[in-house]
Amino acid sequence: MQRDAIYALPQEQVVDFAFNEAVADVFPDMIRRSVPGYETIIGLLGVIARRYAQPHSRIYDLGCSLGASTLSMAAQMRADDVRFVCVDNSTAMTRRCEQILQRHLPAGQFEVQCADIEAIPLENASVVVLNFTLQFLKPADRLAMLHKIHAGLLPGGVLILSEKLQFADAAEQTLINDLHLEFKRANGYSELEISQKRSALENVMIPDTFEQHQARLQVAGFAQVVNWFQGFNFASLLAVKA
Ligand SMILES: Nc1ncnc2c1ncn2[C@@H]1O[C@H](C[S@+](CC[C@H]([NH3+])C(=O)[O-])CC(=O)[O-])[C@@H](O)[C@H]1O
Ligand SMILES: O=C(O)C(=O)Cc1ccccc1
Repeated sequence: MQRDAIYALPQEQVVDFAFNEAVADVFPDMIRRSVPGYETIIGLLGVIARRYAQPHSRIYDLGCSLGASTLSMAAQMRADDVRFVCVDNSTAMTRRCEQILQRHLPAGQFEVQCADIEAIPLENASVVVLNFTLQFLKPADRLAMLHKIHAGLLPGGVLILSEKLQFADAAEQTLINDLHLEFKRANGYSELEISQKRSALENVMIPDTFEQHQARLQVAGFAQVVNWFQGFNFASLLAVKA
């Protein structure tokens, strides 16, 4: 695995974060060292998919990056005739994702699409995964995305939504954010790397509070919303369609 050193050297001007070739090359290392609980979430969302997958349905992995969620779900799948639809709008990610999935899954069991998840049709879905992807959509576009997912899900289908959280209470925000910074330091990131990446993400990744997610999922039509995992400010929600 290639080590993430993208923000290791001082940059005159830190440009907005993009999922380009350089990021794709180091992505597994970057996300593991940046997101507390990432590997646990990947493993457990496979268990959730195993529970909710319906035969002859589709499983969507939206913002799939290198396909980690799909690999976990496929390895634990029991339902017959399930097709994985993996979508990402970064060609650097989808080219690598296609190669990785080819090595692990039968050709007929998956497709990888390079597209904006806001533009693709969604149908016959039993499970939809948004693993740290919704936070990259413009806030004004997020409700429409959830409406589309709800409409494309079968009765009893689920959305697994993982996100970085923000906290309405200033003291809680400071405390939890400090713990996330400590996690990054513990994983070998320097103060320079941490601060340059924070600038790069500032206009690109805009987190919501748990309450905003819960309210929005309810407006989109989901009957039940449960926070099933949290590591500091990184959480995963399960939203069930009645
Ligand atoms: N509008 C969009 N349309 C399609 N893709 C998008 C869009 N916006 C962002 N992306 C894609 O969403 C992914 C977010 S990373 C997901 C990790 C993965 N789920 C994992 O479980 O390993 C999370 C992170 O890096 O924090 C990137 O690959 C973007 O190209
Ligand atoms: O690095 C961070 O601070 C994050 O919030 C998570 C992240 C992980 C990988 C790419 C972009 C953002």
